[in-house]
Amino acid sequence: MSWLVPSLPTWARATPASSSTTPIEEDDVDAPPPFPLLNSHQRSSAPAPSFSVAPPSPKKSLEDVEPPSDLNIAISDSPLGNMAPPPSTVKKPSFGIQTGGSDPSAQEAKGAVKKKRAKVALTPGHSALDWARLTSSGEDLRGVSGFQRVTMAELKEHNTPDDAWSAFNGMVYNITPYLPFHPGGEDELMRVAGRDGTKLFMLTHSWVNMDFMLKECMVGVLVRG
Ligand code: HEM
Repeated sequence: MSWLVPSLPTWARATPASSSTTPIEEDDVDAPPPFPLLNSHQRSSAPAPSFSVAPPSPKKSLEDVEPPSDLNIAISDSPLGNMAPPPSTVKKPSFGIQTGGSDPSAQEAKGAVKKKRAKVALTPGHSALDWARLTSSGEDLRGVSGFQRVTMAELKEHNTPDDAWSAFNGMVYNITPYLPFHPGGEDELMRVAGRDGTKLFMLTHSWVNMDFMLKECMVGVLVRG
């Protein structure tokens, strides 16, 4: 069969053994990615491939780069290689060395930077689930006989906890029944009593589905006047 070889183009003349070990040229845009990837877990646990040119040792390159001291990276020599279980998340004693990683004082400092949560402890029977139950109970939470056209002047009169209305997105709601259920507290919610609360609501928690939560408290529509 050797008579075939000279008629083949030069790229086809390589023997199968040499073609399987020839590294893929980087400028070959159609070259498929090596699979498994040279640095994959699969490869590291499989028998070492027979490269004519030894591939770069991942361990050596890791040694070249000094890992940050607080990353808790374990470079293992175990036969499992990279398949070894991840390092334990149990806190190590800090021995007074402040790394900024798992150190509790550093965590506290981070917490101080984060925006403080302003949720309040709700009294028993005033959870979100309790509110859902109340709104689906059929109890009147509007306090009005029918759908109202509410002027700004009228809205302003409803500004006490026992009789609090607020406008959101052009609709007026009786917020009195919701006051003890509000996770942000009654005082926060009372800030919008007797006025348009859309802006403050959106600034505080635009993700809250207020229309749905207060649909049984709807009094009417806000009109000019
Ligand atoms: C009537 C309309 C409102 C409804 C239905 C409502 C509902 C809620 C809900 C469901 C939460 C819990 C949010 C969460 O866990 O992510 C919450 C939290 C809160 N709400 Fe409201 N809210 C209303 C109006 C307001 C207004 C006008 C204020 C004014 C400042 C306010 C201030 C807060 C605050 C400070 C929190 C705690 C935020 C946090 O978890 O950090 N809410 N509200």
